[in-house]
Amino acid sequence: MPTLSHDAFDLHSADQVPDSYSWPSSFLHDHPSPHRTPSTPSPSSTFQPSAASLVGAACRSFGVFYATATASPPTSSAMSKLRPGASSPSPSTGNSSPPVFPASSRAMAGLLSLPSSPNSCDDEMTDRAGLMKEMILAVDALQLNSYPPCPEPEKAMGMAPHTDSGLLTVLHQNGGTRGLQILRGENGSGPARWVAVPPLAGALVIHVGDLLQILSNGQFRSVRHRAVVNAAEHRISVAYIIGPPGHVKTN
Ligand SMILES: O=C(O)CCC(=O)C(=O)O
Ligand SMILES: [Fe+2]
Repeated sequence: MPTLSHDAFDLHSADQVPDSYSWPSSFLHDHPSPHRTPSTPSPSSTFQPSAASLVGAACRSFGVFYATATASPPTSSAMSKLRPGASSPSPSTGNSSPPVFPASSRAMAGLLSLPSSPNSCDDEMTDRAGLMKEMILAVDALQLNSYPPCPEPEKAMGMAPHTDSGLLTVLHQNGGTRGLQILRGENGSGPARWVAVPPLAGALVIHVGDLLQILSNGQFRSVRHRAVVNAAEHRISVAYIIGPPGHVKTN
């Protein structure tokens, strides 16, 4: 039976980050200070009839959006409390946080039907939507991520920048501690910058994965993201990864 090494680095008692764990400062710009997210999405009285198209637009612009269990998106005043500039659930190209949508079956069905355009080949799109539904029924995995407080967060990285390889990732950020950031502007839409995706009470974060980017002919973005650490709070996130079985080949 394998035994744990007593030489392993003890994250809980360390008072500094060893050089071997340090990241170059160029990776760590824009480091947020930890703070708890005060806002709770409050239901809006107006139903968004075009939730599916808004979700599609969010997947094209951000590659990520919030899904709430409420019947409708939060009001713009709840969004504006999230962070300055995040005043609307509509996708935008600015620095704002990803938009928030109700996780209605209509919105998710819209996402899985893929965006349509006058030039798109209906048969092919229908085939692809069918394939994705098959895949979604096929495989999923749960990944637990634990980020203990770090004595020198400006030197360390919780999870390195990456894109998710599956179709969709559904992320739960435990508690109110920030850490998740997405890279905006990577596709030339502006200067590249890391934008916080803070936990929003009652909402899950949905990421487009590499496979959905491929299956949508690049219309949906598998956005690069990372998790930063902080000195004060232990952060936990749970990623529910939806993807195809190992034998599926994508081309
Ligand atoms: O902890 C986070 O917020 C990010 C987790 C993540 O990106 C992942 O599990 O793929
Ligand atoms: Fe990820």
